[in-house]
Amino acid sequence: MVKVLISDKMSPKAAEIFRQRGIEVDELTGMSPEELKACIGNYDGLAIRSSTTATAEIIEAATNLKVIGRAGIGVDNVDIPAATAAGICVMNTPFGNAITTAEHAIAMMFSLSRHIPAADASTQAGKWEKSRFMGVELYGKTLGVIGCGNIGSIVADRAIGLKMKVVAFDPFLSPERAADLGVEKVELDDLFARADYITLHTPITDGTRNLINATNIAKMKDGVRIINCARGGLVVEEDLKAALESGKVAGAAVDVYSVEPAKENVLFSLENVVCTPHLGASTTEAQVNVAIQVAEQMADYLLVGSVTNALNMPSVTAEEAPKLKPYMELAKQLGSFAGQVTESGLKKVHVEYEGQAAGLNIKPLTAIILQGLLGPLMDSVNMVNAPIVAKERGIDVMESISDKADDYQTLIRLTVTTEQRSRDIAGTLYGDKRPRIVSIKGINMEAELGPHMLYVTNRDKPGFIGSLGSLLGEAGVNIATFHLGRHEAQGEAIALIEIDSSLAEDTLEKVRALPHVEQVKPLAF
Ligand SMILES: NC(=O)C1=CN([C@@H]2O[C@H](COP(=O)(O)OP(=O)(O)OC[C@H]3O[C@@H](n4cnc5c(N)ncnc54)[C@H](O)[C@@H]3O)[C@@H](O)[C@H]2O)C=CC1
Ligand SMILES: O=C(O)CCC(=O)C(=O)O
Repeated sequence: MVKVLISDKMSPKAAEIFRQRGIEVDELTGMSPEELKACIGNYDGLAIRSSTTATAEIIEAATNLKVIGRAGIGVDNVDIPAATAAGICVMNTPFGNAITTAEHAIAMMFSLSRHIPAADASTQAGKWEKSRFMGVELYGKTLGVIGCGNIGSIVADRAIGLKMKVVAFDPFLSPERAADLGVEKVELDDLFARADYITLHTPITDGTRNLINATNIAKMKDGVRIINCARGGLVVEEDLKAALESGKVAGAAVDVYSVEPAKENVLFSLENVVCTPHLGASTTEAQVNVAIQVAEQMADYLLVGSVTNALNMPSVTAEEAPKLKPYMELAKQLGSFAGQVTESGLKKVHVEYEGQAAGLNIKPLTAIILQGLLGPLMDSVNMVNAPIVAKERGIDVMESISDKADDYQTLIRLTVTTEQRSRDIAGTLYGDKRPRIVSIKGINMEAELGPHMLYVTNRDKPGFIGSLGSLLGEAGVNIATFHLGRHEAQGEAIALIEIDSSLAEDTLEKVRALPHVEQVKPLAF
């Protein structure tokens, strides 16, 4: 039975959905990394929020794991290269908590402007300090949004509703999108020079880490206010502290920290700082959204093979999955066939999708061809890591599509170029949706592949079929199907034979010794 571990606090909806889909669930929150490492080998799926860190060490111990689902957006707590190398699909829920997080950023901006947290504490302490908490209006102020994706654009929309002027820096924001949003797209230094408030909404990457540092703070307006509801690592906290103390920065609202959980932090206890404990996504609505989404996505992947919101593999919708299924089988067979007969270094792989196959989502098909192709050459290769493995090995992968498939309604042709030669193999599906190999090295045939196959190339000479049949019969090997093809009479020929059991090495040697035989390969599918 498929088993999933939920290792962070999550809406009960997630476990409910897993169980409804027939998946066994354990909810073990608050585990130490050692405890997680000890049990992760039992699970096919791991559902997390931000408390669990899926390190390379945990992933190495996750010998059965197929998917890590992040109920949220940021995946900086998952070692994606390690997961990819291990063939584990990593998915997130990119929209479920975006509104909630944007609302938190707006709430933080109000809190800063009107000193709400400090005024609340003072008032409840009976101090009535009306003059201490003089605020500033948001109306007419300029908000600088750094990172104008899902959350940043919702923040911009809400800020425009508050009659703020919004300028945005985001290298991937198109002028058309900026115009639609009603924001002015600017360069970063321009944003620093003009913004009264700066709000951060980028992921943490090499390009964004430590973005708010002493040098950049110096470029900002005196009295600027900074809101960070994205990731702690975007800010050099010591530099921000110094700027808050000098008055250069009038206030900061911080939801996320360089180290979490932030039991202590240099920004704590400063008068003009508002802090929350990574609450950006913490609303009932958002948590239900992300829990439902992550459980549905993970269950679909584990049970149906559909892929939604994956960060390290191509998407396959639930509607596409059943349509793709027989093609996946065909693609895997083609890749595996080519992989098993390839004896020298792979250089180039060209996959041509013809006829109906050209209309499909071909990315997962190419990925599974690569899995089949590389599988016989290396361990632990699957659809997730095969494209990366191919790239790392310098294998040039090309795809092409064509509406026409000559004699077939649908066809996939795989051409593999090695250091020594090019070889192609093509297959189709008929009405029964069972994969058929229809051509090998340009030689037409029609073969279904079984678990044990024998691939023989030979010169087309009289008596060959009889002597091969007798030899196999004498060895007690039953022939299930026998397919033949040749270029021309007496020319190069291929025999593809399905046998009921694998061949012993000495029988193989005898087949190789038959007259006119050029190559003999036992193949397993
Ligand atoms: N506090 C919290 O609880 C939450 C925090 N987050 C954080 O918010 C971040 C943003 O989330 P979304 O808006 O959904 O992501 P998104 O991917 O939709 O948007 C991020 C934007 O940042 C832009 N970007 C990338 N590099 C940049 C750079 N160097 N400078 C400027 N812009 C850059 C991208 O082009 C993209 O438009 C997440 O990565 C996550 O870390 C998300 C949800 C909750
Ligand atoms: O799950 C949470 O509370 C944090 C959400 C978050 O940071 C994210 O979705 O990136």
